Amino acid sequence: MLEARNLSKRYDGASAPALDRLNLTVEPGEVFCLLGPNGAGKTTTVNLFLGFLEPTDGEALVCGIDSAQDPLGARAKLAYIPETVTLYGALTGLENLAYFTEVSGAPTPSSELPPLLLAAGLPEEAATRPVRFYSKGMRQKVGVAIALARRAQALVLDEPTSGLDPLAANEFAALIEKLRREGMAVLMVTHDLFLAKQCGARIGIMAGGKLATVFGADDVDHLGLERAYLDLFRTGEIERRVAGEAA
Ligand SMILES: Nc1ncnc2c1ncn2[C@@H]1O[C@H](COP(=O)(O)OP(=O)(O)OP(=O)(O)O)[C@@H](O)[C@H]1O
Repeated sequence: MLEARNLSKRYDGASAPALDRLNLTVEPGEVFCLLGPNGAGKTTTVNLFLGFLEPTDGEALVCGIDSAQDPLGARAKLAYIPETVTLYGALTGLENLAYFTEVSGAPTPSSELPPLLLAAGLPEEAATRPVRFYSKGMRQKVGVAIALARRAQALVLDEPTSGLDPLAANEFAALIEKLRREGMAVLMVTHDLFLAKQCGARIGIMAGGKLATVFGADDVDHLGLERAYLDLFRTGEIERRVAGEAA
């Protein structure tokens, strides 16, 4: 489970907080998508969960562990997939998976690793090819396989499908849905409304460091979500929500 409690961050010298009293819970088996314009505070939120930043106030909890107090403990429960998964180009997919699993300290035996690459949607022959020959979508799938091998209970993603073609993005969304069904708590930052709708059980829109509103994915269709998002900003409703009590 991922939980933000009054989570706040003001960078040194900044006139306003980048994140202002965020309250958010992502339950096991739930996907929460965070949307919002550039500078809304999404990546700050991710970095606070990862323990890369210290909050000015409040807490970021991963399975009950405070990321600021015990970043290693929190990260042991948490997998992270950034916009581009960093892998060793000279190593094969399987070797990368084995390496990152070992350094994470996860007890997954090496015999269990090849099926995880398949479960992440990589073709069998890819496992033994150096990843410098992989497409971006294939690299992101290795990231998913690493999350599976680490037996992470929560997953944080920051723009994971940026630069993927629609087919690859669609496959990635299906993978996230699979992880959700297996009980993972997933927090995904994205600018892709279509992806958010596709995998988001709940969709939150941030602005000015606050969670301005939350939609249930079932409450809006794809076009409805785009319209609702644009209307929030075009009508000034977002400022009213941010100025008042946010969602
Ligand atoms: N290291 C930093 N030092 C100072 N200010 C920062 C730092 N990182 C981010 N900020 C500021 O904090 C605010 C929130 O930034 P953040 O990167 O969290 O936004 P974001 O929603 O992820 O944006 P994007 O969609 O562009 O990635 C912005 O005003 C940004 O300029």
